Amino acid sequence: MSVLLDVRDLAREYPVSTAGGVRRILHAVDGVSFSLERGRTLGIVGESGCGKSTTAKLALGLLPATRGQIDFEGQPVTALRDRAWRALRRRMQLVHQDPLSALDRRLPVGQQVVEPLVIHTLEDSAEAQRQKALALFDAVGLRADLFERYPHELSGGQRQRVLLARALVLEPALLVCDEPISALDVSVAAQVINLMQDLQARFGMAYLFISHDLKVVRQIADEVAVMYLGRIVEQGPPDALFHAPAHPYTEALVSAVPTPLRGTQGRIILKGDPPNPVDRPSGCAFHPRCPRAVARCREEVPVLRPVADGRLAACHLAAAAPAMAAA
Ligand SMILES: Nc1ncnc2c1ncn2[C@@H]1O[C@H](COP(=O)(O)OP(=O)(O)OP(=O)(O)O)[C@@H](O)[C@H]1O
Repeated sequence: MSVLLDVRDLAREYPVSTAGGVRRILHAVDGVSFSLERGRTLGIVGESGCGKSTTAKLALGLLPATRGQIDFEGQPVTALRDRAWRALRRRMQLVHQDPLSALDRRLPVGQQVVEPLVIHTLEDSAEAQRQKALALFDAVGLRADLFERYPHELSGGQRQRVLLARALVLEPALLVCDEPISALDVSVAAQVINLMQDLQARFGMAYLFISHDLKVVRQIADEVAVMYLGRIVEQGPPDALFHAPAHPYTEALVSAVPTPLRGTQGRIILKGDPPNPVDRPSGCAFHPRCPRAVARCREEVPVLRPVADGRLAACHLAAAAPAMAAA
């Protein structure tokens, strides 16, 4: 397996003014590292505001980073709009959460799938471009007669399929999917997830799949990163993370997913809302809401380190991986 996307110590800050007019720094993303192999899926989960979308935009070079390094197919990703960036961007595509706003209301949807081929001057003739777009329509399960329709004439699920076709027409190696099903109702969302899994098996692209829904991420991801206040607090295979969360924040997220056996019982209700990233709590940023916090958690920032079952966790209380414990 080769690494497709390699992200090291990524950070994005925003200068903000507080109510009193004081200039402060908001750490939207603060030291995030991960790598994604070809054809695999990394899920990023966490509450609203934890930095998921910012991470996605940084990874695509849509936003300049304050710090850190991103390599895609061995090339550094920068936010410079130069020729190299355009070539890279062809291979990494974004799928939006809101298909209606991502699509142009005045253009037939088929034309919008052809458009990237025109922009990137791919395929020789207009007919070849049209045939390629039609083939993608078929691949995402859209009837050819929808090609000439306008976005508002399609259902939400069909529009999301159009977005997938538009992203795939350029044969990307990576699809960054930012809450791709959050605007869909449950049964349509399940169909889109199944479709995404089929498309990955067929075309072999990797997914960076961003969602606040741990259940969906568990279904689609090979690896899950849990973010809290701009940092990854736990990362590992979804089953291990679900069955024995190493970080109390992951434990709370997992407990909120209803299961057939216990329904919604046993849910851990966290105290308060996530803190403001302008006022990051001392030590472990999760400590004010953590049911297990001890004095050390208020003072010392926990580093992301190996724990059991091939996972990484940033918690002082998580037991070290056996090999580490023996060392
Ligand atoms: N342009 C900006 N200026 C100032 N702060 C910003 C800006 N963009 C994002 N932020 C802040 O950065 C933090 C991370 O935002 P981000 O959108 O990445 O989170 P998220 O996890 O994707 O949330 P959501 O699920 O609600 O989209 C938030 O506190 C947000 O308010």
